Amino acid sequence: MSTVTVQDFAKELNRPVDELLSQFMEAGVAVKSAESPVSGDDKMALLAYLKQKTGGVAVSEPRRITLKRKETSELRLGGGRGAPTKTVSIEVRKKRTFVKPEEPEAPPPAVAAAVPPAAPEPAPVEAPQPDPEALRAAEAKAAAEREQREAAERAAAEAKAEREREEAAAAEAAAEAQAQAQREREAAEAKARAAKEEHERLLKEDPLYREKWEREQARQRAAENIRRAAEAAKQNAAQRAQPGGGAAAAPAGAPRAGRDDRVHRKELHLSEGKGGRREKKQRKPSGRIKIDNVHGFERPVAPIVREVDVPEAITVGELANRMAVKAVELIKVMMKNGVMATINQTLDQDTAVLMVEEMGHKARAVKASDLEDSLEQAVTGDVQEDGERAPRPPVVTIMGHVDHGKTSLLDFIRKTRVAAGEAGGITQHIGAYHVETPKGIVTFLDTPGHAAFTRMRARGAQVTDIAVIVVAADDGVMPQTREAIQHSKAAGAPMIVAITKIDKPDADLDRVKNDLSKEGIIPEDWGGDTQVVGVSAHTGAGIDELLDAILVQAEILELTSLVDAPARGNILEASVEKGRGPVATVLVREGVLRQGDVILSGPHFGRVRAMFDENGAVVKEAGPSIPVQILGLSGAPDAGDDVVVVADERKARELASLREQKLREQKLAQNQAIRMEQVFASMGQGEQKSLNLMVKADVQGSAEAITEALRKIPSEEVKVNVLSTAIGGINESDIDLAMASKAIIIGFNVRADGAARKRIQDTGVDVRYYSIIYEIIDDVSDAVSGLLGTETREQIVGIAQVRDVFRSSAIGNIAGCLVLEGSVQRNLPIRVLRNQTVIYEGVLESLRRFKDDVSKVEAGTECGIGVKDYNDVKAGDQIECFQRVEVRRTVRAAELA
Ligand SMILES: Nc1nc2c(ncn2[C@@H]2O[C@H](COP(=O)(O)OP(=O)(O)OP(=O)(O)O)[C@@H](O)[C@H]2O)c(=O)[nH]1
Repeated sequence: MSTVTVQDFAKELNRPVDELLSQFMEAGVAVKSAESPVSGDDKMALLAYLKQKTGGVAVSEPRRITLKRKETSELRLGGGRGAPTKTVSIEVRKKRTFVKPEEPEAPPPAVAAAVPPAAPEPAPVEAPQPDPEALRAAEAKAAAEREQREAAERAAAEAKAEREREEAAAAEAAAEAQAQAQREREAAEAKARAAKEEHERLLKEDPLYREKWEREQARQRAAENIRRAAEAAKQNAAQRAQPGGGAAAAPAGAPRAGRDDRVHRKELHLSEGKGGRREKKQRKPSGRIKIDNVHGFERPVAPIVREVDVPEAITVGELANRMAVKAVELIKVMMKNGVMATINQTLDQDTAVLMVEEMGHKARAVKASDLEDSLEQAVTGDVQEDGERAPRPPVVTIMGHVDHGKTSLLDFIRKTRVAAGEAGGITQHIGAYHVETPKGIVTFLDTPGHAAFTRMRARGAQVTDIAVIVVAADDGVMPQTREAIQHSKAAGAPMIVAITKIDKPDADLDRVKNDLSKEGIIPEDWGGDTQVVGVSAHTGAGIDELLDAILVQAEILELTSLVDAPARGNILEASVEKGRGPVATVLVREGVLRQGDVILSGPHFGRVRAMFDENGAVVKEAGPSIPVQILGLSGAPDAGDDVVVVADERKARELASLREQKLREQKLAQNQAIRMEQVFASMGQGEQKSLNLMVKADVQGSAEAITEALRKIPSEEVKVNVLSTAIGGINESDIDLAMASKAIIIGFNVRADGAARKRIQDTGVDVRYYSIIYEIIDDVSDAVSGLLGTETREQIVGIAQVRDVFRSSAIGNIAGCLVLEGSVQRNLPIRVLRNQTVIYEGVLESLRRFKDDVSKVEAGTECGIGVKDYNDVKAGDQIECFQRVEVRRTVRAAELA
């Protein structure tokens, strides 16, 4: 602290030094000269003296310091349970006044100024008199200061009051907001409570809701498990990625190489550095689900005994699967028991049961039909037998000997030309048509007459109400007429006989009637109970009488069906078409089949996506006795299979897969049997040779008919094995299979695709194409009986691809084609193929290059082709040009394909 002298102090007070010196002296302070130091006590002593002298004038107030501060803050209210968040801004103004305490040692200049100036130094002995003028000035000054102070105090008080008001208002707003948030929270809680109660009620009362909820829970659990597993896997992978095998191996404090790697590497599913962030996150305790890296599996303490369902045939792999053991374990146990088998080998039920028991589980021998029956009961069990019934049209099957005029008869009735479109003029598979005659609706099943179709005909008879047996007036009762009679008798279907071709000069009705009576069919006019009508498809004679006879018979039968019941019916035929998928022809028996119905047929099920009538027109529903083509099944069922509309899609799917499994097992057992037979054949009866065949056909019905006929071929020297029967074009894997099993492929109305054709060339597999079934049977019969000589065979000369079709009203449609292979020749017959399937056979009407008629077009060249009497060629079709050649007969026929 610097020393204050008298001189300094006088300067400060703006007083003469001498005067101040004398006043000090009067006050009893010992100061000698102007340079003498003045302490705080000295100053106080002087002040006290002066006060005393002037009658006590107040010293000035201590100094005040007022600090003002304004703070703005935000208060968030509400939120939670869906309530909106509110933000209230709060401004707090603070004002503080500091009062400086009296400072004894250094009175401020104001104080000094307030001190009345000392009188001019009097005589040293006399006490100095205060200066009245200075006193007045000091008083005035003091008064002014008082006023000023009071004004400041008032202002401060007002500011304080204002601040308090503001604070009160803010507090009020905050309280209101809080109350509002509380109200909203309560409302949300009440709502949540109500929802919870409703949920619990539904869980108890509504099984559907419960099932859905449980499914959702299970789904969430599964998703969570997957997420955890993925997380754990990622962590493990990250740990493995570190050199030294894991985090523990890294030196403490050193940067971890693995982690660095993870940060810098480019991963598809993690952005750079994300791994680092994730680590941090995991270290931070959070309210989220914690992932403890410990799996919940507990080692079983006792062996688990399972109940294993053992079907009639089961593969080793499947059996192991059902016992939840590895196949090798089962194979080991089997070897110990002296059974040698591979994983794909089929075990019979007894062996399988033994093995299950050997492995400590319980075996339950089940017939596949048991489970199927119970499911079937659940899916289709509630078949209504009683309910409102309404009359339905009769389903009529026309049967008879080949070429006795079945198709021509139907043709006449339908007034269309079906026979003209058929290869070889023979009906190839069940066609179904409903015909609206003036006398009522009749549904005809046009079954083929050839013996090879016996099985299909039998199926036709099963769904048939009335059988019309066709006998040609000029030919009489023939072998297949007798078969037809037997089938309709077996099916219990009443018969009507139509004697066709009565317009022919050599027609002899009496001879036919005589033949019929020998078969136990006595015509009405001969005193029997069978209606016999003479008809001509050429003149139309007797057709009306035939329809009358059918409708009279239908009336007698009182054919009815349930009106309001889930639809049921039968598959008439089914195939898989490119672009359309499985296509099935269904004859509805009961109820109404509608688009969108879920149906089950054999091992297939699905929703009816689209329905078409026999003319290809879209229909939305089909009633009893009406045939329709449907799309939407999961596969092509077998002809004759039941079709039912089901309500429970899940159970239907289950039943379908069960049936499929059963079929697979049957096939498995069958394949093994064939192989076994072959082994026996080659070992035991060294002399017997076998002819292996694979059949591929356009529709299921034909495929089955061919197989059936082939299996019946009698032979002493060579055994005919049909290794497989399938529908659809011939593909590469068919060729491979034929190659492996040394088989000949029979293609009926189907062709090999491009890749398969190349494979045929490479392997030399014998592929034979047919479009008439009896030719197959004749060929194979001749081959197995070792008949040599020559035979007429077809040879494909060229294939052209249709690129575009040009419509012309004058000359019909012209197909713009590119010749792909060989050549197309004007004078040779052709076939039109769609999706490797023959859709038309005929001859060329025209063959042109630009505007010129040509006789031959070679591969790689474009041409215009007009097909005679056929206008339905489409872009993408193939036109196959072929010729018939005489070849020498051999067991393995010459390569022609
Ligand atoms: N004159 C005469 N010929 C007939 C009559 N009905 C059929 N035909 C002829 O008999 C032949 C065979 O007729 P289809 O109708 O194809 O015989 P289908 O019984 O259907 O023959 P598949 O389909 O092979 O079983 C054809 O040439 C017909 O023109 C008829 O009433 N009168």
